[in-house]
Amino acid sequence: MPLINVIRGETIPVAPLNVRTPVVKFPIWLVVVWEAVKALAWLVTTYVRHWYATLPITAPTWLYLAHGWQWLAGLSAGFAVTATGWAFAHRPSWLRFGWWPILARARRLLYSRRWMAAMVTAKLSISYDKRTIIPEIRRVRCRAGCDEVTVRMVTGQIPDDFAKTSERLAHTFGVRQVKAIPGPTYATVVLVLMRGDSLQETIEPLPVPHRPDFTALPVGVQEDGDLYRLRLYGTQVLIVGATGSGKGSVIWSIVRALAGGVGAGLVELWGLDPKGGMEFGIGRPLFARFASRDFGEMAAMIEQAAAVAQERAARLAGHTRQHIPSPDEPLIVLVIDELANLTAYLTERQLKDRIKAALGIVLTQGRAVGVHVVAAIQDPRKEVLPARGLFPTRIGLRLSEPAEVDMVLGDGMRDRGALCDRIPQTQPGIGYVVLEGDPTPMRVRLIYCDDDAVRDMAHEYGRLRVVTSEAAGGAA
Ligand SMILES: Nc1ncnc2c1ncn2[C@@H]1O[C@H](COP(=O)(O)OP(=O)(O)OP(=O)(O)O)[C@@H](O)[C@H]1O
Repeated sequence: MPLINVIRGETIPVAPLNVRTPVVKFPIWLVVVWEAVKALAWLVTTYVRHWYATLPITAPTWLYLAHGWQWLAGLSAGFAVTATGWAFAHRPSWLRFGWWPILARARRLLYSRRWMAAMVTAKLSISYDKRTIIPEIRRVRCRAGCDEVTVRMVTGQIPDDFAKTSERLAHTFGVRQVKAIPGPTYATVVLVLMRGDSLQETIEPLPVPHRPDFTALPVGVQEDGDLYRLRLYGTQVLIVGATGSGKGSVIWSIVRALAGGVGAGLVELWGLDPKGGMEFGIGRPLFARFASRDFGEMAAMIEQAAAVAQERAARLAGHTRQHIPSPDEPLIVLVIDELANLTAYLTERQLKDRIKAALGIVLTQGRAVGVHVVAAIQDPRKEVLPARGLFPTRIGLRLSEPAEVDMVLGDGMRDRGALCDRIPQTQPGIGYVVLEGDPTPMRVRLIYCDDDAVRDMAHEYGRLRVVTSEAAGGAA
């Protein structure tokens, strides 16, 4: 036992004045009246505040008592006809102003019922001064396939505390996934509870934009129902996914979004297919330059891209901060399938060093001058792709291990809901991306172009009409 107890810290000083609440005795009738007034006020407030539940009960009851069942039946029928008519006549406004607000009220009751247990078991309650304080539900909104619950956090909590327990919350509330995003004020967090799965079905190819918008290429669908638009200007794109995860479909969806530009001469696709032309051969006419077997040729192509990037950078310096593509000076996109074959698995040391050096130049200097890289890889580790950090835009498809998610999308992204390692093998083309201005990852599904769609696209937009049989690799 210690001789002296030393407790470090600041002691709250005792106030010089201590007052006690005075005890005043009231007559019993006054207490009864006061309590009755309080109960009445509580009843009225509850009735008004929960009008969506109280009104549908009291109004028909009053109608029935005052006018009989005929009136009640007439009103119910009128209500049903109006609601059905509205739903058929203008579905968006019916959903927005009719159905979803009603559903949100009902769901709020559902969430409130389980809220306390959910917060305590997820360790989101705080014990302070012998009391347990839990976050508070502020608002519930329903949207297609998901509910948004705005929560007032307990002092000291941050949105990441909720993100870390998102899987636990998903199971507690019986939904597919929960995402925690910072709320409209600093003290709030929005929990997005995903109910359905809008990405279950394969996404058909989207129409090819006549003139591509390089800041927003339509390549897939987001789980909130919006189109997923990829920004190419100012960035380099890395697609990471295990075998069969749909890396090919991401590449083809980007190529499809650029195909209009290829046809117009604004875009030049340079294809590097180290797997012998298996992936890109079928769309060969779309590629202005193509290498599939000779690694020396691939190294030379990347070096030429690096030279173009350096020449443009030197020429445009001081004139503009973003190169604008034209038929004279098109946007060059190096499309590389299985980049690891060029950076890690290549046995020829000299060739590997040349590729590494040239790729570094393209990735760092090409972004602003219209020389871009869209590359796919299976293994995101630094040993396999040392230049991983030079790809600002990364798409994470199905990955083998949880640790790979943060390697691809950034620190903490798995905690924030990017469950790439949980994507089933039966759902190729699904992945997670980090959108501009959104700290949480977005689940997306890329469009799927089958062989016929690629062939048609190559036929319509490909500029290379005469193809040698070796280079064509099966092109129509
Ligand atoms: N977006 C998608 N939607 C639906 N199905 C898809 C999609 N993408 C790919 N698939 C299916 O998954 C299969 C594998 O896709 P893909 O070849 O693109 O994967 P990958 O990651 O490139 O594989 P690998 O690493 O072996 O080349 C395809 O044959 C196709 O049937």
